[in-house]
Amino acid sequence: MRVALIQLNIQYGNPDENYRQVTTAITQAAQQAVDVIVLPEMWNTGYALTRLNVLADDNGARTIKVLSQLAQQFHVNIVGGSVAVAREDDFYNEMLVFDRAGQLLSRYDKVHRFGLMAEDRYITAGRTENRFTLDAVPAMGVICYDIRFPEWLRKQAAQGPQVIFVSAEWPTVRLPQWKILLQARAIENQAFVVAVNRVGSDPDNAFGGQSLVIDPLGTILAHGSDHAEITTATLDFDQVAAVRGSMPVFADRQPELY
Ligand SMILES: NC(=O)CCC(=O)C(=O)O
Repeated sequence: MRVALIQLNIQYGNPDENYRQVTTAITQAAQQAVDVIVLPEMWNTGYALTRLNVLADDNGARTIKVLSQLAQQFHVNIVGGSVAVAREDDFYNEMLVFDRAGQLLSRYDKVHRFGLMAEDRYITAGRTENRFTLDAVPAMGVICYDIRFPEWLRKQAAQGPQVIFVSAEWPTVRLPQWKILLQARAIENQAFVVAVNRVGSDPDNAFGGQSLVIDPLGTILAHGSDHAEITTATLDFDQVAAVRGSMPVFADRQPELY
């Protein structure tokens, strides 16, 4: 599986510009013979949380239209990062996943809301898992702060996923922790981690990219810079089978004790 990680300089509170940027970036990534394109977190609005009443995508309709059409046009799977969505008088931080035919495979509302960026004051928490299949590969997706809750990822990874997609707006000041946490999630779940962070800044934070592709042993296969760019890498899932075969962590769990 060849993946493309799109680091965007998300324009704060400017959905029209961000949809334009995303369309251009996906078009560019699709020229690189990739199987899956991955976007960062809340790319339609940035963390302009006080203005979601006018900025959020109504039930995700605009995002579904744009990403479904691009997936179908370029015959590529799209893990659509996340977008601010308005739904039934609430706002959600929602990940949308599409297959090569443009079919919507999954909708995931971020479960763990990040208080340091006031997300818990404006966004309603999700309550459901996010597992899906891309090109016959079991996969899962989470959003940013979710990665600090290993039990949430483990609960889903124990059911089969061989790759964990992460979409983020992770500030530069905590990038050392970003790298360590993602390597730990890959090692403990014996899975690939494909994690996309944004670049640029908003009124409250600077975001230094450093998107990562990590193998099931915690080795970093690809590493983004601090600029808007597309990073690619190839995942060999035979490695997942080999690692899980030699050390059957999931079989050795004692869930009745914890
Ligand atoms: N957008 C986010 O969830 C940020 C999470 C973060 O920065 C962290 O340190 O955790």
